[in-house]
Formats: sequence, structure tokens, C-alpha cells
Amino acid sequence: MAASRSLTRFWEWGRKIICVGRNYADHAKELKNAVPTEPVLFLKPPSAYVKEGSPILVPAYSSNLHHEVELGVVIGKGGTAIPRQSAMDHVAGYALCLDMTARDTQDECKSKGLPWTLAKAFDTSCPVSEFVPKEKIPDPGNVRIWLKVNDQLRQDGSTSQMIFSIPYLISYISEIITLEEGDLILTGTPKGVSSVQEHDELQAGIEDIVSMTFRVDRH
Ligand SMILES: CC(=O)CC(=O)C(=O)O
Ligand SMILES: [Mg+2]
Repeated sequence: MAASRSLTRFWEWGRKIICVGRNYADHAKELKNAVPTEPVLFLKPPSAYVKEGSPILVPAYSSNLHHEVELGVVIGKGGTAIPRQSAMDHVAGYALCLDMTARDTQDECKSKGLPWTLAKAFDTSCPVSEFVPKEKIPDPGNVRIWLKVNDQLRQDGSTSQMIFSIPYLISYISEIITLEEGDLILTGTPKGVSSVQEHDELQAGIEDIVSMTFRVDRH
């Protein structure tokens, strides 16, 4: 008999990680990107997951690895073309996530018109916290997410600043990509992204609901 799986360990399910870019106007502006009128989507593979206790690895080809703290939405019930009105019924819970980004590689990909895979999808590019059940965040559209590097606050934003709301994103994404139980949606980062170096310590949290700590290492 197959062992039953629990969404509290969603990162073990091997499901999709769907990321939304430029969902905060202040971050789009700090990188001199246009504020989008439609969600910008990209993917990470499940091999991008890393949990506390293991390091975030700087890819050998990058010398400018950035942190991006983001609220992650864990899908509990799959669907295609999910209406916005019932989108939150598909959410099992949340996780605090980092969308680690090789910014120098991303800039090069952008200038050559190439996809962002090398910049965004490498092993350990998606550090995640423990699973946060839905009931613990009654209003995911208005929570503080923050990140410190070596005890210095770098990112401190509220999900109320998102351009596209969580129900809108679930509905929009599911029109294009069928959502499955165990999928994770990264909802974009607020301003304050910056470089991390080998041996840095990253601490991040969703208010005082959940926090996590990671060390940075080199391949
Ligand atoms: C410019 C980016 O890397 C977009 C992104 O991931 C974001 O969160 O915004
Ligand atoms: Mg991001």
C-alpha cells in the first residue's frame, strides 16, 4: 500500500513551483522594470527546494546572488480555470519562501532575450519554511513579510502591496496551467532585494507566525 502523504511536507510531493514576478510595484521600480498589467510567470523545479538545516548554494556561474522573500501559497485542491470567487477554497496553507535569484545571470538572460531558468531554477533556489495551515493566516492579503541578512533588515513589506491578489493569481494561473494538490505559488517580492555572500545568515518571517534561518555556501 502506498504511504499516505501529508501536505505539511508539500516539498516532498515533487509538484510544480509557479512563481509570480514583479507583483510589487516598489520592487519592479527598484530593478527599473515596468509595473506589469498582467502577471509575469516562471517556474522552478521541485529540486529547487531546500529546508532549514541545509545551505543555500551560490551557483558556480554567479557572483551576484539575490534574496527575494515571498509568501508561498500551498494548493490543497487542484483545478483548471478556477473562478476567482472560489479560489481560496483551493488553498491548504502557506509557507515563507525565498526566490533566490542569480541577478547577474538574469540580467544577461534578459539582455539576450533568453528564459530565466539559469537565474531562478538552480538547486537550492527555493528555500521554504515549515507549512503554515490556512487558519493561521486569516487574511493572506495583509501580512508582513520580512528578511534580515546577518541581523540587518533588508526586506520589510506587506502582502497588501501586491498588484495581483492571491485569488486573482490562482484563477489566472489555473487558466494556463492546471493546479494540482501540493503545488506551490510564490507570489512575488517587495523591495529591498540585495546580494548575499558565502557564510551570510538569512533570517526571514511572516509576522511572528513563522520564521526560518538559512546559511549561504558556495558550490
Ligand atoms: C525581476 C524578478 O526577478 C521578478 C521576481 O521574481 C519578483 O519576485 O518580483
Ligand atoms: Mg521573485
